[in-house]
Amino acid sequence: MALFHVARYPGPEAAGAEAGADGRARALLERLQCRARERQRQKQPRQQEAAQPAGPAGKRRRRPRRPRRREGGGAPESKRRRADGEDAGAGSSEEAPEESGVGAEAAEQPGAPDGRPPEEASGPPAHALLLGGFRRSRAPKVQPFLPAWLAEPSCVEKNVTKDLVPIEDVPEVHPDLQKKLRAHGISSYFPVQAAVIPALLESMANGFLVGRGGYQPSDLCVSAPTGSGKTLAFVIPLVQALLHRAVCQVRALVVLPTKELAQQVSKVFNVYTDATPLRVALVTGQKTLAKEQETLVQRTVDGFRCLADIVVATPGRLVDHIDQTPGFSLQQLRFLVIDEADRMIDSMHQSWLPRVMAAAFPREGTKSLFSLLQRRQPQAITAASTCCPQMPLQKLLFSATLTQNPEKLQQLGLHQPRLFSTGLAQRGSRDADAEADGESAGKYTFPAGLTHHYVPCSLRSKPLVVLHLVLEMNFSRVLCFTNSRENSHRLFLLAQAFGGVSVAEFSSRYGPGQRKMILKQFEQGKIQLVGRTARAGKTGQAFTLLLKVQERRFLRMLAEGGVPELERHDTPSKLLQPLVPRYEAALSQLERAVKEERKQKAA
Ligand SMILES: Nc1ncnc2c1ncn2[C@@H]1O[C@H](COP(=O)(O)OP(=O)(O)OP(=O)(O)O)[C@@H](O)[C@H]1O
Repeated sequence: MALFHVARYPGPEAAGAEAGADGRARALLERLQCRARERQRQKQPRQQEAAQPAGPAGKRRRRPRRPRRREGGGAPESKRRRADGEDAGAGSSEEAPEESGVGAEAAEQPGAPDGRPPEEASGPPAHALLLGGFRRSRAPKVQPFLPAWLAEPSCVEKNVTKDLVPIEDVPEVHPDLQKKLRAHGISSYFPVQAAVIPALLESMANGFLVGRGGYQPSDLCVSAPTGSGKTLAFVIPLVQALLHRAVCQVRALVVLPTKELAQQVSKVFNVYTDATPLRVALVTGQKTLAKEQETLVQRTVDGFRCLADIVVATPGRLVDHIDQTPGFSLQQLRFLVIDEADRMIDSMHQSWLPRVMAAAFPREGTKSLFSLLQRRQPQAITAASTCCPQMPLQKLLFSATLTQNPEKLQQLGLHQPRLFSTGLAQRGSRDADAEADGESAGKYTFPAGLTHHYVPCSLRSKPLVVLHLVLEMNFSRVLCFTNSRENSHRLFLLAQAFGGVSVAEFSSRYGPGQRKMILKQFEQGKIQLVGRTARAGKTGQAFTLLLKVQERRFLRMLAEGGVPELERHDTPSKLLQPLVPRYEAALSQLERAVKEERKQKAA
């Protein structure tokens, strides 16, 4: 009894009828011609080749044959036929689809590609689906398309010593604030301030409650190097916008990734809100939640009273207050500043932004005291929607390395954003192609006063090179970044054991109070090895220590980021040699210190 019925391609010899073979050959030819025409249409560059008369079949067969996988009966059948000692026709039939793939040659040659009539060129039957005959071709590269606001930013001079604008040349700034700026030694605006402050003030021209012309103002993004004065670029207009507010409500929220940065920004706000009714609260977790709550809200007989106009926060603690501080409301929020925006975008998984946005917009159906200006969820602009003005929520992004990745930026839900950038001007979508993953290629800019070198070294000699740079090059203030808390601790112990350099450790091993003190001592010059360099037009040097295996990748990364070539700084062994005995002794001391610490931890 037959268990299986195998449907096998019988081959031309088994087809029996001559007429059948004829029909199949014609159908095959038609299909070949059709495919050739299609390819000719699709591949423009190959048209020329296709237009040339087909060369002698022998010549074409000299082309190296690529192994080809076929499905269905094609390849296995032809192989089997060859094994059966069938004539050369079998071989040519195998080639037929491949040749047809070349283009119009096959179409022009009314027979098999080797010159024989089609009926001799045995191939799969007409009803068989022909697969293969494809040429491997490079898929055209997808050109990312940058939205116009990203591709064509308002360009700002990155060198803070150039294009300074005297304070009196920006008359929009309130005279009291101008006075305060002068009192703090600021006589001119840095370029980023001269561009951003008037733009922001313009967006509040009708008072801060309503956008210009009743419309929601554009969100603003600023990409400028570290130390270029971005903080004052938002502090001045925000303080000015809130100067004449009647009721204390949280109207400005500044979110930063670390406690130290938040503290620095709140200090600047304190300077410019001094002698005004405005209050600034810092919520970063440096104090207990209860202590922070006391700076945000006060319980009254009929509810809560807001105590802060401006809140400077780290995202985690901010969400804690949204969840746990009764009476803490963001429903009158007018400005949301996202400083160090790139780092903040990277922390988006913490969902702090959706929480802020949810807190800023009242839930459907709720009426507040300020229902006249109650904000509604953004919707399509219609004549009716513009009739009753509502308080806009404007997002302001500041970063030294603003991402160019539209997907990342999309998470921020920006409204008709406008970009101010010190990066390359007028980048088109082509430039974006150079970006490995759509990041900030060509946009990252170092401060003009910064000289950046790279120092090739081995893993073992790395700490020695650091010490050599500090000691031999007479650097008075050095900040050394390591990749972990543990490494910074060991480098600290090693430098201490080595001697000759006043060193401090600055990491999360220490509490906020201790870190503040370390920074103060560093500012005062009491600590040599811990600040950011080349800020506010000052000069500075940066050294990146690279292992051999990191060198190529690092340099390529910089090139992709549009950073000009770095200078290589070699440390010849004859310079390091005299330090080696001291270094070996310090290493032994480090080993002992680490063992001792481990023992203490285990006890
Ligand atoms: N117009 C100005 N004239 C003189 N000094 C200024 C001016 N604007 C800012 N500064 C000073 O420049 C320094 C750097 O400014 P700021 O901290 O605002 O830079 P930044 O761009 O925010 O840097 P980062 O991205 O590192 O936070 C500060 O010490 C600040 O006081």
